[in-house]
Amino acid sequence: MENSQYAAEARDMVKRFDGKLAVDGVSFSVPRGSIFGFLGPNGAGKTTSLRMLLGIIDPDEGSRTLLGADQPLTVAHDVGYLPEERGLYPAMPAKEAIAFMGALRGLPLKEGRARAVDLLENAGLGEWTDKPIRSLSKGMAQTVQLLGTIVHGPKLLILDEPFSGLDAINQGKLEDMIRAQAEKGTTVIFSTHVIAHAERLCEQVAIIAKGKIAFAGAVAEARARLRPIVNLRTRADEGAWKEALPADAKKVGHEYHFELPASGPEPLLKALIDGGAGIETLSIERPGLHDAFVAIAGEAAAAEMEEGN
Ligand SMILES: Nc1ncnc2c1ncn2[C@@H]1O[C@H](COP(=O)(O)OP(=O)(O)OP(=O)(O)O)[C@@H](O)[C@H]1O
Repeated sequence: MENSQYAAEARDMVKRFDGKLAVDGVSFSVPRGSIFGFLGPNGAGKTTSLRMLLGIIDPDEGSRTLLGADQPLTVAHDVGYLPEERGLYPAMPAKEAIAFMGALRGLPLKEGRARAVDLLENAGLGEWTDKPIRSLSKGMAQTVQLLGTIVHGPKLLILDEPFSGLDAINQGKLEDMIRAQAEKGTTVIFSTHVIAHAERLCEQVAIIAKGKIAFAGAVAEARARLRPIVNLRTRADEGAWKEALPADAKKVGHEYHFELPASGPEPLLKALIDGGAGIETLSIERPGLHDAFVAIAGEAAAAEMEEGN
């Protein structure tokens, strides 16, 4: 099964804690080589789903495959995992911490140390190679932990809320690192409650809310569920052109906002011109992932997503 086209597949996974449903029939497929975003507010069931994929816990019902294997732990050497709870041994030098994490995934320590030196150098942390973790800033320590998840050259990288706790500069560096991994052919799954990260990085997403998948598939497909939005400002106040606007068009100041009618932009433009609207400004915007998220998971889940980083 090693040649499965999916790096990870979840089928109807269910998990209860003390009788309470945490994950309620979750299914999604992660194509090999993709960057896959797992989006949802806090408590939605992201961590529990990722732990089940990894084989840290078993689903009560349903199944999963990781790199084609039914028993995820049998492919642990090909997987890298950044848990939500971060932590390294404070007294360990940065290089040793990375080599140690690699060793846990089967990489000989000597090779791990050599790779760690290069990885730290490339991450701009060359001077910290032999410094103990406790002397690093929180952001640097998190970078070291990330390097420890890739040092053994995994085929699949699973990162649980990797952007949390990083400042904007380090978030940008992490995005670059994720892209670099994907370019090498590594599949990357990351969870987030910040839509913008997924929007910039992913072609594929799963949206989870209250333990259920609200959407799984291509970002483009999520967006395509929404019509483009028209923003229109006219010189004329009244006229035959107004008949071309949908009944639910919103007027804010001198501007109208409405969904592009199903007939598309041409009939609308023609009606505006023939009807003497006097177009002052006009834009037609494709909805972003955020709008799609609101439409799919609801306002309440979207509002929770915006909190914190
Ligand atoms: N070991 C556990 N024992 C009891 N309840 C748990 C356990 N792990 C998770 N839960 C509960 O399951 C639900 C889903 O939690 P989970 O951590 O998977 O969500 P999440 O989307 O990753 O959110 P967060 O980012 O806040 O961790 C929550 O209600 C949580 O309290």
